[in-house]
Amino acid sequence: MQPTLLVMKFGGTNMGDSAAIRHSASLATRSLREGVKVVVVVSAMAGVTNQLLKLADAAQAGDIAAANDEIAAMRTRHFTAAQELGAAPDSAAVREIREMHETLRQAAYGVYLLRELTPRSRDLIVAFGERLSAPLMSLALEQGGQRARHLTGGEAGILTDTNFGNAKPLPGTYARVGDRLSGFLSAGVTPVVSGFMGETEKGAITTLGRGGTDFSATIIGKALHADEVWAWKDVDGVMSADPRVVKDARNIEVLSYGEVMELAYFGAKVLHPLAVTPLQDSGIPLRVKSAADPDFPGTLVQAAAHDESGHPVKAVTAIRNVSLVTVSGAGELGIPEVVSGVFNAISRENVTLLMVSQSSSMSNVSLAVPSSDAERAIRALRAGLPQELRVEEQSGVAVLAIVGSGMRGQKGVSAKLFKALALADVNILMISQGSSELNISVALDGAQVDDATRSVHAAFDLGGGEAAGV
Ligand SMILES: Nc1ncnc2c1ncn2[C@@H]1O[C@H](COP(=O)(O)OP(=O)(O)O)[C@@H](O)[C@H]1O
Ligand SMILES: N[C@@H](CC(=O)OP(=O)(O)O)C(=O)O
Repeated sequence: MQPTLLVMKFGGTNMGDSAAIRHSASLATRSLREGVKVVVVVSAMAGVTNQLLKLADAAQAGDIAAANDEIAAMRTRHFTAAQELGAAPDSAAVREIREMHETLRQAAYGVYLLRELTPRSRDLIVAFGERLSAPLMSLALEQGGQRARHLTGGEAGILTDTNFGNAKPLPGTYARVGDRLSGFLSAGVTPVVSGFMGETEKGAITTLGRGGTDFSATIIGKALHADEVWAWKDVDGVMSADPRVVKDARNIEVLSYGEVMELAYFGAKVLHPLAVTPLQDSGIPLRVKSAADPDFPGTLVQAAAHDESGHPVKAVTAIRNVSLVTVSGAGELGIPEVVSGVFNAISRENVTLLMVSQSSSMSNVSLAVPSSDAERAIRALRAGLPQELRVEEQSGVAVLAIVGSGMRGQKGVSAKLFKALALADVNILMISQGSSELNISVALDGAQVDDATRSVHAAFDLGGGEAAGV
């Protein structure tokens, strides 16, 4: 059945330069020409988010020259793209891009003067990537004969909490986005929304976490009761492993919302971990599609885990740069008290907890956390737990996970995983399986993670061909 309304998200690679933007606009235009209404959601040009984070750090460290160099390089890129997309030097689009760069320069200068970079000011700076790419997409759509209007996430109605850097939409968002965007759609104007961001009730810009443009698109999809949300990518779809690591990784045709969340949580960079959450109650499907091969069906993410693949395990993923933080000596104090102290400390600090395990002798509790969170976690644990407990870190760890709803109730899956890891000469540091049986995760030496991924991928026959069964 022909859809009537689609939300289309274009990531950094698909916004990388004028040619990529023009191609992305043509993908939206294809549907518009068929009479489908489209809301376009864009990421920053590839690499720009990292540049913005870098320049914010440089300004805080007192190196304003380095920050300004970074801004100058970005400015050239945005102006070149605008010009190549047909914008005259005195056009409104070029003026707007110039003004945004000026505001960015002032924001960086403020950070430099204060030598202070708060999560709030970091969000203001980092959101310029998406704000600057939206006018470029509008230009490309207009060049293709469409009417378009670009908006920031806040202007589009995305209202969030004040958790800068990792903000979540407030319940009022959905009605607000509906109100703000439906007028454009009924007037035949395609809204182009800057992804990755929202704003607080007071109007301060927030960001939704790395990769958050996927999340923006699904928030908008839910708000407008879209038929589907399409996330255009530089890969065929969600694959059985990161194709950069496993050469014969293959596209997965159908995944449930739950499976995709596990995959994203355990490191598959292809989607934001919360991206499907707005779609879950409405049942709106998400399609991950290849911009290079638009007729390829890609991956359909939907409610029912209708699965004819015969693969109990659908994918293997990995998170790098993990630390194991171990609290020992718990046996003498009683494990429930220690565990509650550990969780309280961790939750106060908003640390991402990847795995938890408790030794059977009850003498220690181990946590796997991103290494970037480890120092904060350790500080909070030392402050919040009795002094006789030891808190130690082991860095350079990775977490590998296998994911698939078909492993529920299946015997032999973990045996096969452990055999594959042994074949790759991997020593397992920690093991966990949730009761939902959607995944099994193991912590291992980070240096071995690529070999381990390839070995596990081969053992479960994920690279095409028939399922081996377990
Ligand atoms: N299981 C996976 N399936 C597909 N891509 C994956 C997977 N794991 C990691 N990736 C990586 O994610 C990248 C796509 O995500 P990303 O670059 O964030 O998309 P975009 O910016 O286009 O939205 C791919 O280039 C791929 O290397
Ligand atoms: N630009 C942001 C948000 C985003 O979603 O990007 P991408 O779609 O390129 O993953 C980031 O790099 O995190």
